[in-house]
Amino acid sequence: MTRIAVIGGGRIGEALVSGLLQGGFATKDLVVSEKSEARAEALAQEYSIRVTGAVADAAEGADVLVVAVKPGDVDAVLTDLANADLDGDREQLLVSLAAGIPTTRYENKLSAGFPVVRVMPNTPMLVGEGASVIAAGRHAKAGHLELVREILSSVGTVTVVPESQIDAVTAVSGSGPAYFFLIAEAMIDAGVSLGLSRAVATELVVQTMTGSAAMLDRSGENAADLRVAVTSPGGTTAAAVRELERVGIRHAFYEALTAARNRSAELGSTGE
Ligand SMILES: NC(=O)C1=CN([C@@H]2O[C@H](COP(=O)(O)OP(=O)(O)OC[C@H]3O[C@@H](n4cnc5c(N)ncnc54)[C@H](OP(=O)(O)O)[C@@H]3O)[C@@H](O)[C@H]2O)C=CC1
Ligand SMILES: O=C(O)[C@@H]1CCC=N1
Repeated sequence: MTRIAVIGGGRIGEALVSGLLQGGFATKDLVVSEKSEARAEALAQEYSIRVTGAVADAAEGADVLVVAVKPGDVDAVLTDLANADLDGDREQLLVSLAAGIPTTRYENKLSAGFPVVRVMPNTPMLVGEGASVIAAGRHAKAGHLELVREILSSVGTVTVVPESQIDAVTAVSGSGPAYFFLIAEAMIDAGVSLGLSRAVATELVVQTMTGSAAMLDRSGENAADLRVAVTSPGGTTAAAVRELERVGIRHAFYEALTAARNRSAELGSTGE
């Protein structure tokens, strides 16, 4: 069985751990390295896995090292890994979840030829509905990509792209859940302002989002056609869409995703 060390047990590290365990991954094959003591204790208790404060301790004996710390903390993790007395006979693979950080940053610090795969996950993997996108670094072979695909497919879909597209992917699916949560929040508040209870507004918004996503996924129709089918001539939807277009909803998304893509590229060059 593949042994995985997750370095950084924050929001995305925990989402991965939780998703993997729900997908049938064995607790004995997972170890987390987490800096914050309180967080480490909480993770160990919640998931019955080994959690250590030391990166080298987690990395020892692992087949896959998953880096799930903030971009600004990646260099410190790399220094710990480079100084660790890792088992040279065992081939290890580094998988980076950090936004913006290119595979070359890792390759330049690790031993020659160390395979690196860059991943942009998203938090719905917590419930097995993640969208993970993977890109191979210079030394990652087809078998390495396949291993990462196999691991991540237990927590959602997996798509392979060239690394040059990962910043754009980050803007779409990495940050994407936040856009949907923001829309949900706004719709719930609007429903409440129209007199619905918060409980009813929430239930309706959640089911409307779930149902719409299922239709988009399964109906074979594109988003524009599905929207047109809801929009009766002179009706309620047309009145609402006119308002959304008036305030520039499409433009807002173009600008928002461009800002996210640019920020990802910036994180890659400055780390902060
Ligand atoms: N959240 C998301 O939706 C997504 C995040 N990502 C990427 O995942 C990475 C993590 O993000 P997120 O989970 O949100 O961040 P968090 O801050 O929630 O988690 C990072 C965790 O790593 C810990 N940490 C920092 N340095 C070390 C170290 N040297 N050894 C062990 N643990 C360490 C932090 O502790 P402390 O707080 O004490 O520093 C923190 O608990 C980022 O690079 C981000 O770009 C990618 C896709 C989606
Ligand atoms: O906001 C961020 O920087 C991270 C990367 C994608 C989602 N969260």
